[in-house]
Amino acid sequence: MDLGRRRSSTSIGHEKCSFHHDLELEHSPLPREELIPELAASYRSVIHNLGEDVTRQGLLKTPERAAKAMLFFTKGYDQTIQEVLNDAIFDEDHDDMVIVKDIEMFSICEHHLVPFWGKVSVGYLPNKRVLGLSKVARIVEVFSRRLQVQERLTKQIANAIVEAIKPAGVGVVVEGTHMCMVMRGIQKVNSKTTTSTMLGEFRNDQRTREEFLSLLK
Ligand SMILES: Nc1nc2c(ncn2[C@@H]2O[C@H](COP(=O)(O)OP(=O)(O)OP(=O)(O)O)[C@@H](O)[C@H]2O)c(=O)[nH]1
Ligand SMILES: [Zn+2]
Repeated sequence: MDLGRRRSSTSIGHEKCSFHHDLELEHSPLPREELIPELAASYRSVIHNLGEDVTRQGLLKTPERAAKAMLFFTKGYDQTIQEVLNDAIFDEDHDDMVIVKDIEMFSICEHHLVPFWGKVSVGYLPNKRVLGLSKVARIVEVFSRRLQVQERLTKQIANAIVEAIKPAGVGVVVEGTHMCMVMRGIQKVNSKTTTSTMLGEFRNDQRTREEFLSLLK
């Protein structure tokens, strides 16, 4: 079975990250809190360039607050899958589908630096090994807390599960609302974007895929 072949409901012609890169994103050379002063200076400049008075009382601490907030929104850069899994991979003779659904997700659109959020559902067919259940949500956190596009986020989650437990198949469905489409631009308040990645039996076997999708309803 070729888990490397991917089926995705949206076509992506410009995938830049190799799987290895997905799991081993280079860390910033400094501990993240040491980035606060420079990030705060950048935010001070942004506020100033918006025509605001950076010395007025309400804005005095804003650059530093914004820097800390952005570091939180992107804390996934500081984590690796190996760390968050913490060896919570268990030998288990269970070969029926495992689904963790409606995992909340908050991310930052890499095109506009505004949030997108929604929910992630993950299913897999174990192959002698299962993941600690919370670890599925932790994998979602690692990849969503970065500058992202929804399609890449979806693939990275699926690939990480393949790498971790080599299951017979994985399906990931992400439903997202993008503030760049709500609060600006086309301003479509109710639009939602659904992306999916199906690997292994979820890709090759229609009944497996249908079972997964029907259990998500
Ligand atoms: N495929 C994909 N596109 C995204 C995502 N987030 C934002 N975008 C899109 O990125 C595109 C950027 O298009 P540009 O024309 O360069 O930027 P823009 O002028 O701000 O585009 P508009 O949003 O149409 O006003 C827009 O179509 C966004 O909707 C995402 O997660 N996936
Ligand atoms: Zn955007």
